[in-house]
Amino acid sequence: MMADLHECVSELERWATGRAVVLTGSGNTFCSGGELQTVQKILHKGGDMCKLMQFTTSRLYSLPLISVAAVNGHALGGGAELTTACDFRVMTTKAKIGFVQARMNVSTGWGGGTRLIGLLGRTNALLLLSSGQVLNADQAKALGFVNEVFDTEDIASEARKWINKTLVGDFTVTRNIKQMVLEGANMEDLAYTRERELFTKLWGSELHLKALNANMKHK
Ligand SMILES: CC[C@H](C(=O)O)C(=O)SCCNC(=O)CCNC(=O)[C@H](O)C(C)(C)COP(=O)(O)OP(=O)(O)OC[C@H]1O[C@@H](n2cnc3c(N)ncnc32)[C@H](O)[C@@H]1OP(=O)(O)O
Repeated sequence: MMADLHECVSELERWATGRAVVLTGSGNTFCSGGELQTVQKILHKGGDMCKLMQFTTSRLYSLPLISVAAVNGHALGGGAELTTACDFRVMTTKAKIGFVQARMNVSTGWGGGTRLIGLLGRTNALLLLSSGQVLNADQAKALGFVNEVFDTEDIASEARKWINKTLVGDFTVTRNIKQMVLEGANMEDLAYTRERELFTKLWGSELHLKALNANMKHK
């Protein structure tokens, strides 16, 4: 699966006229995480596995397309991480999503923990990751983790319909917007630096001192 996903992402990167992509699972599972038998065999290679999956999932996350995870069944562990590498998530009423890594006495490694903080904020991310809670559709929707819930056996086609009715404009516009949002999100480091610089300009200035000396009360 890891190698196949890597190949698919490479193909999508070459798709110059694409607008959107839907990621779903086969049968009644979206992705139940690391294959437990394989995990036993690569216990000394956790870092290598993470490197590969972080590389693949961050490329998926950065595609110039709108990506939707159509969660058709369980998305557990690495499977839950995979859903965070998409721009949007939709799920069936019966599907379940759980960052169950802590139950296995590990933490996230495929980049999903970092992306979850961006998606839900620090408090909710910490709660989900440290509790290993498995969310049903209502809970995932209430948290804002999924965008839509559909009562269907064919979530991939619901996802396609949802994309088609949601996205407007030419495909070049969608790709431009995605690029802008990606670059905007990457500006966070720069924003911190600018915030510090701007603060320093005022800190200790005449105006600041005047306010301090006035012994203001903020009632
Ligand atoms: C960074 C990644 C991280 C890590 O690996 O460290 C993780 O991903 S941690 C999370 C690892 N995944 C799990 O712990 C999931 C374990 N599986 C389950 O909880 C259930 O199987 C479930 C909920 C996915 C499906 O339950 P259901 O009752 O519907 O079916 P079965 O349990 O009978 O499962 C069918 C069949 O699939 C096999 N299976 C399911 N998940 C895995 C897996 N992760 N690795 C290997 N095999 C898996 C299960 O053993 C059954 O096989 P069978 O031969 O039919 O008995």
